[in-house]
Amino acid sequence: MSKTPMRVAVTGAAGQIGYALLFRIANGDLLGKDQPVHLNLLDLPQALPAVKGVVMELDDCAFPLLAGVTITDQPKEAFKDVDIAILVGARPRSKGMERADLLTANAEIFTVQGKALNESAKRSVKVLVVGNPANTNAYIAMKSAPDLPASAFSAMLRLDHNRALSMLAAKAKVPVAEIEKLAVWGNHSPTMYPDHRYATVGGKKLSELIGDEAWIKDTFIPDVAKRGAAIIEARGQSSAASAANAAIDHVRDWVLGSDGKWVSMGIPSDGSYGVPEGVMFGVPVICSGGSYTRVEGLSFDAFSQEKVKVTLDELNGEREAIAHLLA
Ligand SMILES: NC(=O)c1ccc[n+]([C@@H]2O[C@H](COP(=O)([O-])OP(=O)(O)OC[C@H]3O[C@@H](n4cnc5c(N)ncnc54)[C@H](O)[C@@H]3O)[C@@H](O)[C@H]2O)c1
Ligand SMILES: O=C(O)C[C@H](O)C(=O)O
Repeated sequence: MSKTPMRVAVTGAAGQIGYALLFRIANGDLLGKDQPVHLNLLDLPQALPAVKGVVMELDDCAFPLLAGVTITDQPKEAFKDVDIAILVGARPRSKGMERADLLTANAEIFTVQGKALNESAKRSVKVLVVGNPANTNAYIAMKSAPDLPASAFSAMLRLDHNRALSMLAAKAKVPVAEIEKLAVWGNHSPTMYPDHRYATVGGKKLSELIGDEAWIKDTFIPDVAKRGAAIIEARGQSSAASAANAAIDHVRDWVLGSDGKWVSMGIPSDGSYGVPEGVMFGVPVICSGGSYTRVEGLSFDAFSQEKVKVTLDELNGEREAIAHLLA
């Protein structure tokens, strides 16, 4: 007998990440090849004709796992009884736009959506915020949903994690899949800290395989940090297929487990690593049985301590900038 469909809400369904994401969810990449899904698609009223066009294409794929689709411009309807909510819809950064402008433009969206999740989502919902500034948007949604557990809310650092994996694998000339114990700390922004210090390949230290600490500091860390901007510069639009792929990786591992591997998620801090409780901070986690466990007990040298401080300072600044909106 086939399983009961799980409900997955995707906001910003008419956008470019939505277009790269929905077909993969309907194909079973998110929740498994035996798990039917019902998609709840939210976008702004003016974008609903485009969402309908995307749904025509979903229909034309005849996905066996796609049990149904709901299209709406009402957050409460979009989040009704959902198991998963992937919050993509936001104003994307265009060439030259500052993150501070993004903060204000997006804060209101995530207050409304947090409240709607609080009212209508399943109590076991898992929420991933992709729309930028992702960490602070996730923080706002979490604070706007007091009846849901804080651990239901997360922000996407997985694209940074995947970018870092790919660059390290190329440098060390090893397959991506063989790298373990990579961490990305902090904010999904150029201040994030991709941390290779604990990474291993087949039990050997990756830093010894690479043997080039100057490359790590002068090339790897800045290149991961600036990758989003480099893609905007090259494409004239922010990353879409790789962002959708990272969203799939994040939620799939959260629901189905990461197989003992470290993955990076933005999650509300429990106060460890000197990050104040509640701050939505990228940390390494291991996922199993439908929940995540923070990797604990890692130590920091002076360089890595400073990197974590810079990204935390930025997040604290973002929190202060939107504090009045949560009052
Ligand atoms: N966290 C990450 O790693 C990461 C990576 C890439 C992009 N992003 C961010 O993802 C977001 C979406 O990017 P995109 O390229 O798909 O943008 P896009 O402009 O192509 O699509 C955004 C969609 O969201 C919709 N939207 C806007 N406000 C909405 C609201 N209040 N409710 C529902 N829908 C709404 C728009 O109508 C549009 O259809 C941007 O904020 C972008 O910066 C994050
Ligand atoms: O949309 C952006 O600002 C860039 C995006 O977050 C990315 O990392 O590709």
